[in-house]
Amino acid sequence: MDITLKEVGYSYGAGTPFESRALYDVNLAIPEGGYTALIGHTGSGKSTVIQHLNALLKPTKGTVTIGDRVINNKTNNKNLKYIRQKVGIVFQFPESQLFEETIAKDIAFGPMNFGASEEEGLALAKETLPLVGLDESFLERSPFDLSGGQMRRVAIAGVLAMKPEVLVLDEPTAGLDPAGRREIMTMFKRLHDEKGITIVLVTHQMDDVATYADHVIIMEKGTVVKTGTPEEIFKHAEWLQEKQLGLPASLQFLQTFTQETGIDFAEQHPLGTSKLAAAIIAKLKEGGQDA
Ligand SMILES: Nc1ncnc2c1ncn2[C@@H]1O[C@H](COP(=O)(O)OP(=O)(O)OP(=O)(O)O)[C@@H](O)[C@H]1O
Repeated sequence: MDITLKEVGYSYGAGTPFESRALYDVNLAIPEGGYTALIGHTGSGKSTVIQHLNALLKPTKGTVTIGDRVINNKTNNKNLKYIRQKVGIVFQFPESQLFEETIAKDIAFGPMNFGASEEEGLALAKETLPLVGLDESFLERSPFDLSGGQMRRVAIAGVLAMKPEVLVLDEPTAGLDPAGRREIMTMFKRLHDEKGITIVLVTHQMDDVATYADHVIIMEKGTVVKTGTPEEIFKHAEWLQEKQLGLPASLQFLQTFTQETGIDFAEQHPLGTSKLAAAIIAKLKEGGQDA
């Protein structure tokens, strides 16, 4: 399902003395089947935007369209169950929300909360665990006996067990070592490629943007300031540097890429953007980064 935000404004504590405006006239589109990266500095509004993608927050102003459902500030909470199931959010450090005595029960918690029987919930846990690279032997173990990376996988499995069509990831690799980060990012790439899950990735890692995303949205001070494919965005290397959006590794990569291939990102390339993107990804793979 496509998701669009039209003229969305959001204020925390609207109508109270503590009212604080977080979003101003946000217009953006998350295409079905795409891999969208949402980037921007701390406080630019990324977390506030992603909570609109499954109506955890309702816009103070404007509309959010999720598939065929339209959400505005008058939408009744009763209509939101369908959306919450279709759009799953993996929040930062999701392992902090594990609480059941077994991994099976933890994964089954979401589906059961949405009406699945215990038996159905446990069957879903069994079915989902391999998607995060853990085998059935983990089902009856305590989530608290696992490593940090494994706990994160279990928490992600809890979201996947709801069979979402859209998966929203808020800095999913924060706090993991480089190997753990690569494993988790490769896992999401597989879910995207093999299950057709639409991905929205909030990240500060520009290399992940270059490697995985096909659409980029940049936020600043509560609004969207640029959108495009990674190669369109990277063409504005100086602008990105000026905004201190954490380019270095990617910029270095692009410079090397230009030197080696003669393809100049500052110019429109006759190959067209998709072939150029494929070339970028192939190059990143050569450099030892999983795509
Ligand atoms: N619960 C809240 N109550 C009041 N203000 C909030 C709340 N959550 C966020 N804000 C404010 O809204 C603005 C946008 O914050 P948001 O968390 O969406 O940004 P972000 O880009 O996700 O930042 P980060 O990268 O740190 O997660 C900030 O000014 C922030 O202080």
